[in-house]
Amino acid sequence: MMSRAADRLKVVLNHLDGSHGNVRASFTSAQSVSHHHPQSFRYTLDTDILTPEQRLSYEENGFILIRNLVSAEDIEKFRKAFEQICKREVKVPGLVVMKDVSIAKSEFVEGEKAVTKLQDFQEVPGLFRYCTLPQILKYVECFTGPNIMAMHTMLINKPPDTGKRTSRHPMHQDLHYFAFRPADHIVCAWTAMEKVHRQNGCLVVLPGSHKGSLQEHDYPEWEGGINKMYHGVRNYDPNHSRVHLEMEKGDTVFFHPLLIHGSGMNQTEGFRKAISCHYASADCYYIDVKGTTQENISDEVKDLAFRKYGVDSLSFQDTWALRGRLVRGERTSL
Ligand SMILES: CCCCCCCCCCCCCCCCC(=O)SCCNC(=O)CCNC(=O)[C@H](O)C(C)(C)COP(=O)(O)OP(=O)(O)OC[C@H]1O[C@@H](n2cnc3c(N)ncnc32)[C@H](O)[C@@H]1OP(=O)(O)O
Ligand SMILES: Nc1ncnc2c1ncn2[C@@H]1O[C@H](COP(=O)(O)OP(=O)(O)OP(=O)(O)O)[C@@H](O)[C@H]1O
Ligand SMILES: O=C(O)CCC(=O)C(=O)O
Ligand SMILES: [Fe+2]
Ligand SMILES: [Mg+2]
Repeated sequence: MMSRAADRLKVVLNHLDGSHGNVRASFTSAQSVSHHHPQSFRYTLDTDILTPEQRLSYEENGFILIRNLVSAEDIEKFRKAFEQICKREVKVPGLVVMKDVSIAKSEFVEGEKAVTKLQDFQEVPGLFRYCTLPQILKYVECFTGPNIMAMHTMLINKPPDTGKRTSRHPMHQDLHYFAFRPADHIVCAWTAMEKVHRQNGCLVVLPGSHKGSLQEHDYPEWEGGINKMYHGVRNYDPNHSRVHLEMEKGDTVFFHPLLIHGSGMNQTEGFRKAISCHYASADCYYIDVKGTTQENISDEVKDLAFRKYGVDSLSFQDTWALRGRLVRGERTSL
């Protein structure tokens, strides 16, 4: 059952914008998730969308890159919506606005240059439209099946590094942040909003790492500081072979939540932008992370929810159930 605190938060959110009617808790068991894909493929479903090569590539590497999937016109609209939010022309319930730690701690910067990341833009129509684009969902369905929830949304505006190297994102597995399973029915779509390359801090991935298990994550011991909640895999070996995903505007990478990835520092003068959404099958189920390696992030998220909404004892699962939005099919479980 969802806690009373969560019910209170639901009331608060309803009051704020009147659109949070379909929050529900569900803790269904693993059996409710169907596994009707052929035995030989573990990570992809049998659809006519992926070519056999793409399918094998995702199975082997844990990601596929689709070129030119989102139009320049759409990206321009997302950019405008982002600017409006940074200028505070619109107030958004639930939105998390993050600044780079070394920028927040030094100069007084305003507007777009102060914002490193927006999270939870599910109530911003001009941004959330990204998560509903049919050409994105077409691919997402190959991993999640027909009932699709948008669980986590981000617009990343990686700032020029201040010299403290805090613009880096440590190597991590996104599953560390998630209170739902199974992992194989979760996928991230990440779209470059401009050319991204090694110089401005493109994504860096460890191909095949999605075949491993969820690792222990913690703050890396970086001299110049580390952003709040930027946990990295513990004992990361910086000599491990990696792939830099250089992408053009509109190119989109779909990747598994166990794929180890991060991004390097931005050594240019520009703010490197990308927009992303984590999707899960609505048939997934919530898990209790107590006593697991995820307890550290769970505590941080609950603490943030408390400071943001003043609601105590909201569970980690509740924070996900409240933010998730159905984008296709039926909201069966999550
Ligand atoms: C319904 C529930 C909602 C819950 C929301 C949950 C959000 C995210 C979780 C899930 C992520 C899943 C997906 C995987 C993706 C991987 C990630 O990206 S992890 C997430 C990245 N991190 C965050 O988004 C952190 C969330 N942001 C914050 O908590 C706040 O922005 C803040 C860091 C607390 C700062 O906010 P605010 O208090 O408004 O800022 P200031 O007033 O400017 O500064 C106050 C204080 O905090 C220091 N500070 C500012 N920015 C940072 C920073 N980036 N890192 C560390 N510290 C920071 C600042 O210097 C001030 O400190 P001082 O000592 O008081 O001077
Ligand atoms: N100790 C560490 N723990 C976790 N992740 C790390 C660690 N050191 C580096 N990384 C991550 O590894 C990835 C690559 O880092 P790096 O800063 O070297 O960027 P790069 O793209 O390789 O740039 P360069 O061209 O300078 O080598 C980034 O995601 C970075 O945050
Ligand atoms: O640097 C980026 O754009 C992506 C960072 C990332 O992997 C994340 O936020 O989970
Ligand atoms: Fe990530
Ligand atoms: Mg390097």
